[in-house]
Amino acid sequence: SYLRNLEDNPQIPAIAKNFGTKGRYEEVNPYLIEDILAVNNSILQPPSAQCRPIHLTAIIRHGTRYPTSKNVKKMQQFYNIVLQNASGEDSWLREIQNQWTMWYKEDMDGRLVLKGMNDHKHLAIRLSKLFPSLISEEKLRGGFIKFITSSKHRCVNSTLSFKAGLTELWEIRDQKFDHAVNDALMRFFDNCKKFLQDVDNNPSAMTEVDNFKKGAEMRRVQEKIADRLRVKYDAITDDMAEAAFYLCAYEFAIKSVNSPWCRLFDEVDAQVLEYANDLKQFWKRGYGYDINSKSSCILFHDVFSRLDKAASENKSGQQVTEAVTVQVGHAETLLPLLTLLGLFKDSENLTSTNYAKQTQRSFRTSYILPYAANLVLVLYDCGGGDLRLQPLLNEKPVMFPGLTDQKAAMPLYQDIKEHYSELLHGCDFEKECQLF
Ligand SMILES: O=P(O)(O)O[C@H]1[C@H](OP(=O)(O)O)[C@@H](OP(=O)(O)O)[C@H](O)[C@@H](O)[C@H]1OP(=O)(O)O
Repeated sequence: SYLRNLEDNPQIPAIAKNFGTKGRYEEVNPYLIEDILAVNNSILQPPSAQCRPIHLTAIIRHGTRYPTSKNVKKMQQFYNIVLQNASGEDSWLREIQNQWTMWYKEDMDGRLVLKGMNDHKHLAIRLSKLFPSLISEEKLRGGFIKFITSSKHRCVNSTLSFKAGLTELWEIRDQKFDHAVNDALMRFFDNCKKFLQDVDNNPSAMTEVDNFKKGAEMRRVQEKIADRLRVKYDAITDDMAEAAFYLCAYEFAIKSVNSPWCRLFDEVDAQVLEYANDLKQFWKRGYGYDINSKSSCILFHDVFSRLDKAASENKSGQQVTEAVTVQVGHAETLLPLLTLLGLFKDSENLTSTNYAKQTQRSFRTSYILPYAANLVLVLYDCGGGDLRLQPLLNEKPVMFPGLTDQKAAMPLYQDIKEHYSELLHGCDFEKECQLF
């Protein structure tokens, strides 16, 4: 049905699947386009009927947002080039020049949009349908569901929206629910000195990204955009090509429209721009540098300490005091953690020179990190002391790499802890992030 949605639906740009971290959540779960509250219960078959979920942790990126002011400036610059220099009779160009108006403002600066609020409201409802014994009115009212968020408004507003999804679902009006702002956990990268020095504030750390943006593939994209606009080649820099891509992506993500901006790209162009974004995420947040993932040690230990607490309370027959933890952060909160867990690792690094070989790469943020992307870890008690952990990414099972358990979709919690024992006994945030 997604193909019908995609190919027949003129409202969905064909290149919507290439938007990377600027992509809509619906693109990774196309069944949501027809029913935003649909869930796929079949994916959650525990290994036996006696398995019951006892704890759930969800680490969620905020919902759809406005562009950052850095990108609004580039989009405005590109819009001016099209207004002043472009020529031609194409209908899409006339629409840009005569009807479309630049409505993005710098002070929007990455704030959550209405669609982003709904992303989290609907995710909350879908997760309550998938795990009704954990995400329930009783658990919420009883204080067994905790909320933790980054201090950025897009994350706080996403957290409020997630809560509103539940309080509206259960028509709760007589009770308020707190959330804890915790940047040490949700913005750990701001406090990791080694990451700030070696990566974030080190221009040479992005050499592969810069080289690709100055390379042959990107230059061809720039020339094709210039040809479509009938402007000089030197008017369309790599930054301008990216700004055009963002105009198409944001018009779609925020307004769900297939805007005329998308006519500036074909599939090849979109894949090149997608790779440029994936290169940035790989070297700034992913496998590019070890410190990228090690900066998430504080979050890694926080998650496992909560799983251990739930396991021990369950074992001693007590009620699990923290049944559910909902943690809202950024793409750069999730990606380092996924990298630490070894997920989506390719055999070769993404570089400026192996684009052609990486077309089937696992490290593809369009699939991994759309708005409202979420890693959900569910701990099950399957009886007889048999605890199992199921990881879900964007409501689909993922397998921890290297775990050969025949029920790999839901391995024994003990096996997972053995698999990650080096990290569990090490991965000390202070040590990893200290400057020598
Ligand atoms: O290219 P922009 O300025 O949008 O980059 C943003 C990040 O957006 P992303 O690259 O992930 O699409 C933004 O991540 P988000 O998850 O909060 O949207 C990040 O917070 C912001 O600082 C920008 O990242 P950068 O690495 O500082 O460019």
